[in-house]
Amino acid sequence: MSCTLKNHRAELAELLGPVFSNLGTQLLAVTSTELCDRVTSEDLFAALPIPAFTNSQMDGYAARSAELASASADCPVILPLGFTAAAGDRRITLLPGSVSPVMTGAMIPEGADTIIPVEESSTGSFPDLVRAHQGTPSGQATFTAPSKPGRFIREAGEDLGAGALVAPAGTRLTPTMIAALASSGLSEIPVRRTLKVALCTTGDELGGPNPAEGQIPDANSPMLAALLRRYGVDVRTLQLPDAPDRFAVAIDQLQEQVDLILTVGGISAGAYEVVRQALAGRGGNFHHVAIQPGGPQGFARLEHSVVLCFPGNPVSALLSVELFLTPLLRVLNGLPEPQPEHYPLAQTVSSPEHKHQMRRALLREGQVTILDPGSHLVHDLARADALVHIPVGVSELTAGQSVEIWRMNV
Ligand SMILES: Nc1nc2c(c(=O)[nH]1)N[C@H]1C(S)=C(S)[C@@H](COP(=O)(O)OP(=O)(O)OC[C@H]3O[C@@H](n4cnc5c(N)ncnc54)[C@H](O)[C@@H]3O)O[C@H]1N2
Ligand code: MOO
Repeated sequence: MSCTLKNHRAELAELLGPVFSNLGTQLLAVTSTELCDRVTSEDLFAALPIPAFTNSQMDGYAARSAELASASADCPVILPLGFTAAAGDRRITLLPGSVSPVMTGAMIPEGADTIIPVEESSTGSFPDLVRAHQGTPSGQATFTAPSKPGRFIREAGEDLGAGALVAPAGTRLTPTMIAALASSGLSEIPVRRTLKVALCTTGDELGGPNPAEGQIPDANSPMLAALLRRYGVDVRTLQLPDAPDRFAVAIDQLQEQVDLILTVGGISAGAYEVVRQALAGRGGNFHHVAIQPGGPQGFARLEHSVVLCFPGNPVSALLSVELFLTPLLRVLNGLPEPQPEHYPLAQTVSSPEHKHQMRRALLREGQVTILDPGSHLVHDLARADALVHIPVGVSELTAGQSVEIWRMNV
């Protein structure tokens, strides 16, 4: 049975919808290094305002602006020093007719309404200072200009008020959003649980890095595991036996352990298509999608999990994951869809009219050069800059014609 790209996409989206929506949540400490790129599962409201209290933006002197209103170079205002407030100190009181040295981040003393940076005082630096409970303050400071009310004062809650929404449910946590959550007094953050995936390769031809005759290194496991990690997937790679009955036992065990099983290879027209054979009695649904590469596709809905079956050629496997799975993972992770760009073709290319083709390409000096279509060319895949989609119904694109490209390998 043949199927359109659109229909197969819709089918997989429907299959994965419940898997993603039933993931559940977990709590992570706001200090956890696991938090970045996770997605919030609830609306999060500020326990504290940001800033948490009204504080000084400068190292300087806290004063009453009215007491400096007449200050000038010719007629300086000289005021005695009160206690000093450092960042982290409790709030002190500014006695009338005095100034209090304050450091950046310190609470604004009760009664003060302006900050004069220390370099604006006539000496330009602080004299010996005394903090509360350290003795009796002495010394004085001289000012030669007024300072407006509110100057260099950071108001409590001017960034975000207590009780305000910090991040709605579904927010992907960036380093800066983590700072906002921490600053708003939240210590435990509810996030969606990570998607657990078993990535299963198949084929007796898969050997290690020094393969025996007839064998090749496994390219799909490390490639797809790396890609899925980029989407925050908790991925486990396995090479399943190339025998349908043992493969089926392994799948039955895996479905209890993960949310989603991906298989790669073993689904086309050969005599030894282990995935197709093993899933035949388990609701396996295999068909040809009108795309190239990536034509052979399949899936199965098991009792406890879902299996997506991708073709084994590395280019086909990668593009299948990019077409059918990563768009859904982007939605799950609150990531934007990549946007296409437009560039002229360097050469004329033909395409099978009844298939949606995805061609790898180089983007050089503002032109797109289409690469060989072979779905086994792993190194060509690695050097490609872009993917050009040639839709069904188009049999030729001519040199100079503008095409839509999606960046790849970024
Ligand atoms: N008679 C037909 N033959 C094939 C058809 C077809 O329609 N009729 N489709 C071709 C297309 S298109 C593709 S794509 C492949 C898909 O085959 P399978 O999904 O069954 O995959 P395998 O046969 O297992 O492997 C295909 C190819 O990829 C290599 N491979 C597999 N796994 C890995 C891996 N982990 N790392 C690196 N390379 C891997 C494998 O050795 C094969 O060369 O079928 C075509 N045939
Ligand atoms: O469609 Mo296969 O996926 O070309 O190599």
